Amino acid sequence: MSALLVIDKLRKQFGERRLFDIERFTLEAASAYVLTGVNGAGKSTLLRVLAGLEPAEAQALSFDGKALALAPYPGAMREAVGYVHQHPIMFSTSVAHNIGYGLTARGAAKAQVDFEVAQAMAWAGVEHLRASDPVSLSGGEKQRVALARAKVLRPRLLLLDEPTANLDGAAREQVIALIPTLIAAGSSVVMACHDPDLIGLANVRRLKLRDGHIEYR
Ligand SMILES: Nc1ncnc2c1ncn2[C@@H]1O[C@H](COP(=O)(O)OP(=O)(O)OP(=O)(O)O)[C@@H](O)[C@H]1O
Repeated sequence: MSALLVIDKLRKQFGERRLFDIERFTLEAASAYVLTGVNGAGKSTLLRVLAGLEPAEAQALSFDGKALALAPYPGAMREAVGYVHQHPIMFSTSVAHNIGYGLTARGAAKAQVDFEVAQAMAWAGVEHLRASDPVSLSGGEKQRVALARAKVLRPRLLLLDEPTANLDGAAREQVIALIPTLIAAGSSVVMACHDPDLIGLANVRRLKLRDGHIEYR
């Protein structure tokens, strides 16, 4: 396995409070991880740092074999890293427009956008919601649309913040069922979660954030 991301001495501080001080953070290519830790351990913050949504200090960073700096957040990572919030924010247009937006912003032709969006909607089981305004969706539908929106951009690394939080029953199971297919598509995936069914998925490695350090299990 080759390393996709290696960060040395990754530190995050809020005011006087040091949230984490990770000697070496490593993710392998095409590998899946769950990130666990007690409430407030810093899981969401770590994902936000990796996604470039939150500043942090790093002594050295390598992504896909290239030495980069964490700040300003590298363009190569902005292209390659996807992040899905537990309460995804969407434009109040249509599901199809939201899923295709990132591809259009990257300059993809309309025919390609339409094709990729149709495939992603089928994958996520949201074809019937194509024209719906995301405002009207349930939490589970929104999460599946958000996963489809991230997937069409073919991220090398996909960061999922509690993808099943606030979901139960069939909605939760539908989201859980999508995760192995994301992993099989070749992205590395990191899921911050407390959900035992996600933690127990096959071929998923465990990272635990405890007292500001990462334990690889
Ligand atoms: N912008 C901020 N300013 C100050 N403190 C913050 C900020 N964001 C997060 N924190 C604090 O950092 C700590 C870690 O928060 P974070 O949300 O990363 O934890 P978590 O492990 O994801 O928790 P949970 O499992 O409850 O979602 C918390 O104590 C939180 O209050």
